[in-house]
Amino acid sequence: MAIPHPPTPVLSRSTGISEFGSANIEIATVDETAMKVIGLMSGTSVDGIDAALVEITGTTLDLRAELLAGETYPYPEQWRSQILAVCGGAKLSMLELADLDDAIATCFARAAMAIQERYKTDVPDGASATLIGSHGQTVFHRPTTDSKMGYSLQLGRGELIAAIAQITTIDNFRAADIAAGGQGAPLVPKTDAYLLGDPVEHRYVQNIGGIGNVTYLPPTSQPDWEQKVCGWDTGPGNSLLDLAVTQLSEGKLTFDRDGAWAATGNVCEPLVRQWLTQAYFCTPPPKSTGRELFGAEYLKNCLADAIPYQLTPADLLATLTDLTASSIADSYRQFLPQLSTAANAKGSQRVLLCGGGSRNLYLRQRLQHHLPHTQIATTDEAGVDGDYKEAIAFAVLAYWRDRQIPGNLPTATGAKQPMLLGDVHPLE
Ligand SMILES: Nc1ncnc2c1ncn2[C@@H]1O[C@H](COP(=O)(O)OP(=O)(O)OP(=O)(O)O)[C@@H](O)[C@H]1O
Ligand SMILES: CC(=O)N[C@H]1[C@@H]2OC[C@@H](O2)[C@@H](O)[C@@H]1O[C@H](C)C(=O)O
Repeated sequence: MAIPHPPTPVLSRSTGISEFGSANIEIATVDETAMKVIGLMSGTSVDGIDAALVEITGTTLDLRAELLAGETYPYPEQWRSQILAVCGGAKLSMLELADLDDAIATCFARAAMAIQERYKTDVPDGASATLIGSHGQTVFHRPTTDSKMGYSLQLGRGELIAAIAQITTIDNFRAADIAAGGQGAPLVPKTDAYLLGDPVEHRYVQNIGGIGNVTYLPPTSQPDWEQKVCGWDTGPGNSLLDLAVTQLSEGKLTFDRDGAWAATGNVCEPLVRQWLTQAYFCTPPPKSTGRELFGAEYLKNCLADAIPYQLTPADLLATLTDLTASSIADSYRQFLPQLSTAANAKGSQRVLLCGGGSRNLYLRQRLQHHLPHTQIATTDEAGVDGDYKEAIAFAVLAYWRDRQIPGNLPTATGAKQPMLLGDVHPLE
């Protein structure tokens, strides 16, 4: 992994020999910042809770986050379908809301205890995590506009997670950024900057979950590189594709594994061009979105637009896959003048994919087609496990909160200032 700064050892022992060569002085330096933190995240696909037990050292430029154990714990089906229904606009009574909130918190707490247990089985004398950073489950996200403060609701209250897991828990990470005028999302750009920056490459860290989001990282050798880091939600990741696959397969499939189905179709380019004129894609950052926009209703409109073209199911999936790929590439071209289209630029600019969509081979092909002068790789190839990158980020955000270090990046969220993110729920 190319990190701009040397690793900070948790415990380093150095033997100093005096200039006369006789004295053997043992100096032990302990990194006081080392801490084990559990990060918990469930994203817009609602496919389960990602739990990452991470050892963190350093603060920002010297930040290190080593994944000690990572696992995804699926939601019990009853809760998954209720969450998806709520995300889709189903009405809930306040009592039902409270019960759902507690059910999610209980699942998150169990995930934290399970990952702790797994780590202890692998490393019996390893110290336990002392902090949880829990993103919770987004069930509603209304982006900030010029006239209205944003509203972002994550269920799975931290006080219940702390009580069940018996570990101090930090939650509600988006609220402080929204209070400062930001979108409350994306929040990963600052952790991406310190974990994935490279001295020579321009990097585009692209998550393709239900929704897509990018963090742009200039080479860390450039003066003021930190000020040039930015990010935004690029639009749909897999959300429309998953809905279409479920519909076209009459519920037999929930996603297009490896993009195999779409790969048998053809992209309807005029349709993609038409869809790209939608307001979200043309809006400059800072911007954020969710299933509220790129959900069932949006797909219904896409299907209506497709009628004149008489597409086969495979063509439709190829076209929706291309919408994800071309909306990503298009947003780089529109909003990142740093993106070079020179034929010889390929060695110096790299997209690092993460999230489930990085496994969709057809989607990767389409992205390469739209970004011919950019290398396409995964964050794993740069040292950060793409399946757990978001969970790791929330562990780091909790660690920063604990150390009074702001977690948001105003250039990504549009907040007026860097803010301490998260509500702390200590043990009683
Ligand atoms: N092998 C695969 N081939 C194609 N697509 C895949 C594959 N594995 C996972 N996916 C896609 O990835 C999605 C899940 O991605 P991920 O878990 O990163 O989303 P998320 O974290 O819930 O979303 P977000 O990042 O928006 O919060 C699945 O719904 C599916 O569409
Ligand atoms: C409101 C919300 O949950 N947003 C998610 C979602 O999933 C991807 C994208 O949209 C991103 O903006 C964000 O999550 C990541 C972890 C973030 O805040 O950086």
